[in-house]
Amino acid sequence: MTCLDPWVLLLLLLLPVLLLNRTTNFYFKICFYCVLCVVFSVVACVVCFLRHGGRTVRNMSIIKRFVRIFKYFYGLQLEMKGAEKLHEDKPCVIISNHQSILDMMGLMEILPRNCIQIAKRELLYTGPVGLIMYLGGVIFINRKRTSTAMSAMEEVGNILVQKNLKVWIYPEGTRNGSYDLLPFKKGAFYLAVQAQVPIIPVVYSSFSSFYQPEKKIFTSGKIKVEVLDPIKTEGMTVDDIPKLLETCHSLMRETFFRISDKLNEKGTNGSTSQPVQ
Ligand SMILES: CCCCCCCC/C=C\CCCCCCCC(=O)SCCNC(=O)CCNC(=O)[C@H](O)C(C)(C)COP(=O)(O)OP(=O)(O)OC[C@H]1O[C@@H](n2cnc3c(N)ncnc32)[C@H](O)[C@@H]1OP(=O)(O)O
Ligand SMILES: CCCCCCCC/C=C\CCCCCCCC(=O)OC[C@@H](O)COP(=O)(O)O
Repeated sequence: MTCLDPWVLLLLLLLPVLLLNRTTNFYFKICFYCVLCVVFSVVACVVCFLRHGGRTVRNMSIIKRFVRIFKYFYGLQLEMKGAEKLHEDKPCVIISNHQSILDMMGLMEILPRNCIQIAKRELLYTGPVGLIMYLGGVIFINRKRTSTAMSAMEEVGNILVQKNLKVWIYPEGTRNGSYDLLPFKKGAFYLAVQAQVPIIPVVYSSFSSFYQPEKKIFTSGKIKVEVLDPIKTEGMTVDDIPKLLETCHSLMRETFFRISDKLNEKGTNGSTSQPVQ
């Protein structure tokens, strides 16, 4: 043990220097985020097992309590608007923009009760993080096999109304840190029309005012979250899906530009998405 002491001392001396340097500070914060996810997942897994004995959406209330602590480590403020629209005790499909792994903080801040999420299958294999997602009732889809992904989502559609569930989907289908929304995938809209439940769009402002991975910037900051009005799908058929998708996309895009930090307004002229400069 004693032979390690000079190294520990050196690390302690270097720590302030590492934290003051923008690049090392960035990597430190990202690594720390992963460490938090893993450590909290281990603890949360134990709590979930003891409380509910296995996989259930009710475990999300436990997971939420843990993830909600993260923002204090990062000096992040979340400003909510219209959150009450999510808490109506009715099934619905919630769609939101997906910028980064940091989204988990924003998700857990506003996640209503009885709300399952759709995630890519690869996340199941991230050790304790995968296990906590599994225990929380997350539905994993294989994006490489559209037909199996579609049938997994169809099953969700079958139980949504019956079990009075909500489902949270990132319709961009992948993380997108550019200053625009990607075109939407269609699964969420098929699901809402199939189950004849409303779609509630949720928009998170651009993280680029405090988080720019390309420039290794990660400071404290504010995330604005706006929950838009529910969009009814009653009476709609598969033929109405393209228009429904377009309506949701343009509403969310308008909101994204309105609530995002104007200082970083790149690519807002209606053209294709551009990376944050
Ligand atoms: C305690 C501490 C803990 C710390 C740790 C935190 C733990 C937190 C715990 C828990 C939080 C969990 C949160 C997880 C978050 C994860 C985020 C992600 O993983 S995002 C990636 C996955 N999400 C998606 O991909 C979106 C859903 N995707 C879709 O809906 C797609 O539409 C999909 C996969 C079904 C198909 O995708 P396609 O890439 O093939 O593209 P398309 O254009 O949508 O569809 C192709 C064709 O199929 C038809 N189609 C699609 N869906 C259909 C359907 N249901 N029925 C019939 N046709 C359908 C379409 O009409 C289209 O056909 P035509 O080209 O128009 O002819
Ligand atoms: C035994 C294996 C151990 C592996 C340990 C890995 C530890 C991982 C630790 C922390 C990761 C925190 C992940 C939090 C959840 C993030 C959800 C997320 O944002 O997933 C990305 C997904 O939306 C889209 O993925 P792509 O942009 O398409 O790619």
